[in-house]
Amino acid sequence: MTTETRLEADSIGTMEVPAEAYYGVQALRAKQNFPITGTKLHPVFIRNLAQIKKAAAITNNNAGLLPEDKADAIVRACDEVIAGKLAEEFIVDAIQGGAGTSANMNMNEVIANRAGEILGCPKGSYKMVHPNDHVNMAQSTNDVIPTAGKLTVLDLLAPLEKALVRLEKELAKKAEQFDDVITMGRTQLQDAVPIRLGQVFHGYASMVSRDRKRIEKAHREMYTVNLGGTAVGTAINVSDSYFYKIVPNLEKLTGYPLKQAEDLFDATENLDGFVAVSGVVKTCAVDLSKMCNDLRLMSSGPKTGFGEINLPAKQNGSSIMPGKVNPVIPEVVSQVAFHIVGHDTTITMAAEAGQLELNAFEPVVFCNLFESITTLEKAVDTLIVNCITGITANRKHCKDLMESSAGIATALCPHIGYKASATIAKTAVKTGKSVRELVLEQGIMTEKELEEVLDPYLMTEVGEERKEDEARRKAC
Ligand SMILES: N[C@@H](CC(=O)O)C(=O)O
Repeated sequence: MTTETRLEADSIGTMEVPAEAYYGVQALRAKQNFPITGTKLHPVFIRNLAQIKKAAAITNNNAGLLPEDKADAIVRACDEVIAGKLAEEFIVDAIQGGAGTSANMNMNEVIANRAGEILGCPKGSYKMVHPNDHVNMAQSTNDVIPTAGKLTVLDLLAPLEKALVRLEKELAKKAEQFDDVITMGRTQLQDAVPIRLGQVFHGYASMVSRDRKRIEKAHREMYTVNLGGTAVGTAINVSDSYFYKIVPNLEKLTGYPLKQAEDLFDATENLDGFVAVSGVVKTCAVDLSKMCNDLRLMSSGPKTGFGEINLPAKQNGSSIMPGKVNPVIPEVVSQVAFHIVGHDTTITMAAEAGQLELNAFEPVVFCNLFESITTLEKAVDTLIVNCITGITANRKHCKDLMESSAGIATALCPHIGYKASATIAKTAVKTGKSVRELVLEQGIMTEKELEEVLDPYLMTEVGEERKEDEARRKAC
C-alpha cells in the first residue's frame, strides 16, 4: 500500500488524501467522522446512485449544459462503478450524519476523479471534472439519495418476491401430500376439533400468498421519486430540460416504470413509502415466524413432544446430548423476524423524526430496510430448501392423537346438545374411554349413526367438498 498522499481542500480546510484514492477529502472526513457500524454502503445502492449520476450527465449534456467530453467521461466512470470496479473507493459508513451527503459526495468524488483521469487530469485536481459542478450538476443529496434508496429497495424486493412464490408452491405441495392426514386441531394449545394436516399447510400457503401480494403492492410506491426536485423540492439549479427529462432518462437506464412525484416537496420531506415497505416486510416476517413456531411445536419430541411431523435433520443438535437434533431452520427464521421487527421500529422512529423540508435520517432507514429485505429473502430460501421440502408426517400418530382426544365430542352437539356432549367429553377424559365407546355404551346413538357423526374427515369438510365425500363413501 502506498503511503503517498495528495493535499485536498474543502470548506473546512485541507487534508492529506491517499495519492491513489479516487475518493476525496469529503469522503475521507466522513469516514473519520462516522466510525459507526463498520458496514459500508450497500453495493446495490452504490450501483443505483451511479445510475442516477449517469442519467444526470446524459440529461445535462442533452440540455446543452455539460460539454460532450466531460459528459462522456462521467458516463464512462459511472459505468465502471455500475460494474463494481471501484467498490473499494466507497469508504463511508452505512450510518452517517448529514442525510446522506457523505454518500453522495463519496460518489461525486470517485466519479470526478475517474472521469478526470480519463480526460488526462491527475487525481484531486478536479480541473476538468469537478465533483459538485459537473457530477452533482442539477442535483442535491436530498433528491438523489432517496431516489437511489427507492431503486435499491426495488432491486432487493424482486428476489424476495420470487422466493415467496417458491415458498408458496412448496407449501401447496405439502398441503396436497398431507391432505388425507387427519390430526387434532388445537386452539389455545388445548384439544379442539379434527383438522387435516393438508389444511394446516394450505393455510400457510394462503398466508404466504397474501404476504407476497401485499409486498408487491407496496413496492409500487417506490416507483415515485423526487429526482429533479433538488434541495427542497423547488428544483433550484435545475434547467427545464433536465427537470422534465431526468426521470424518463433514469427510467430507460433502470427499466423501472418511474414517475416524478407530482408534489416534490412532499416527496422530499416524507419517508412514509419506506415505512410502508418495511411494514409489509415485517408483516411477512411475523407470519413466517408464526408458521415456524407451529413447525417447532408439531415436530417436538421425538418421544416426549407432539411428534406429528418430522423436520429434516440438518445438523447435530447438541454438544453434550448425543443424537439430539434441533429445529434449527425454523429457529433461524424466527430470529430473522425479531431482527426485522427491530429494524421496522427504527425505520418508523426515523421517519417520524423528520423536520420541515427534509428528513435527515435516511441512512439508518436504508441500512435497516435493505438488511430486512435481504435477510428475509435468505431466510425464506433456507426455509424452503432445508426444511419445508423435507417435512414428513407421522400419519398413524396423528390419527391416534385424534381418536384418543375428547375434542371430537364437539361433533355431537348438533345431535345431542352441548350439555350431554360435555358430559361425554368429561367422562372420556376421566375414564380414558373414547367418545365413541361412551356414546355406544350409553345407547345415545347407534353405531351406524355414529359412523357418520364422528367421521373425522367429514368433520373437516364443508359445502361441496363434504357432499362429494359423503357420496363417495356411500358408494363404497
Ligand atoms: N443534505 C444537504 C443537501 C445536499 O447535500 O445536497 C442539506 O440539506 O443540507
